[in-house]
Amino acid sequence: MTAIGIIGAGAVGQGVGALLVHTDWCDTVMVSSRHGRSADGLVTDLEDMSLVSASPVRARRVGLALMKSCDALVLCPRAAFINGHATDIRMAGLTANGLLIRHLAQQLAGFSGPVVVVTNPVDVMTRLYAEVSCSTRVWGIGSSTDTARYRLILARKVGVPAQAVQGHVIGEHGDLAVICASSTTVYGRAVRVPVQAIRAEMAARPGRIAAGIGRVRSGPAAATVAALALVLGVTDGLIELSAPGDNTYLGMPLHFSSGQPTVCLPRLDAGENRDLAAAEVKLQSAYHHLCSTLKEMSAS
Ligand SMILES: NC(=O)c1ccc[n+]([C@@H]2O[C@H](COP(=O)([O-])OP(=O)(O)OC[C@H]3O[C@@H](n4cnc5c(N)ncnc54)[C@H](O)[C@@H]3O)[C@@H](O)[C@H]2O)c1
Repeated sequence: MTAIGIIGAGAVGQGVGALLVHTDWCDTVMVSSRHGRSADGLVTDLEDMSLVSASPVRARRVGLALMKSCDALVLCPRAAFINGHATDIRMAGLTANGLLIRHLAQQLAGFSGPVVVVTNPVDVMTRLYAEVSCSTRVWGIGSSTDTARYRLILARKVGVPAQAVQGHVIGEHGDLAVICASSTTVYGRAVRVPVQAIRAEMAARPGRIAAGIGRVRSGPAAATVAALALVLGVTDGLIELSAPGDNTYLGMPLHFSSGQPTVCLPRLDAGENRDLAAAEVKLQSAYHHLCSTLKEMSAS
């Protein structure tokens, strides 16, 4: 059986914990947070859930050192900062979350199991964690939720179930997400995709969730648990995750078989190729900017 470590007991960590209690492949959820109080709260809540639902999954609060005994880790902490961005909202946490993720990567270096990063800006944080910890099994959550939103919005526009839509959103989990419209199909047939209208609706959804219930939680939590099952080899299948590309980490479809990923980039038209290249340049530049900021902060 399998122990999963959750670092960060906020909205996403709570959602991941609740879903793990209902899996048939996880037996222990270990929780650590900045304040022991929130980790204690989540563990107590998960204990109640396990008992009520007759789940054998046990929850424990642990320190960072014990996290290394887990089979896989989920990183979903968020540093305290005020997000003043009207656009590129996820990039607002670059430095504050960068400091936090670098610290975790230093503390957890040597952990050889898979790590799923959720903290935003997720493509940059995934790369930072991988490079500082020297771990090669690090993936970021973002593009799979974007893809689910894309399929849902397009399905509603065309009047079909979301399962009839096949298509991907790749690149940045952010303003430069690439909608792979040219390879999208509905019931196996090419379809005209109103890209701008869909992009606007995709961008509006997180704000609507936050305005209604405070924080975005269930979608990314489900994507995280689906990713854990794939990276641990519990199931085989396809998922869009942030992973190393030629120059930086960015979202792409990966097919996992026995825990081993293969990149399955869809056919892109010229415009989509340009958009993907732009996302890559942006993420690379954000990463370099973050590294020099962190270096300056360490020197002063
Ligand atoms: N990639 C995605 O698709 C996606 C989706 C939703 C949220 N997010 C991101 O995930 C992160 C978490 O979101 P949330 O809504 O759960 O935040 P939240 O504010 O609800 O919770 C954050 C938690 O992190 C904890 N924390 C802070 N510093 C820590 C540390 N050093 N070690 C351990 N825990 C620490 C806090 O105590 C808190 O419990 C954010 O960066 C958010 O932007 C990403």
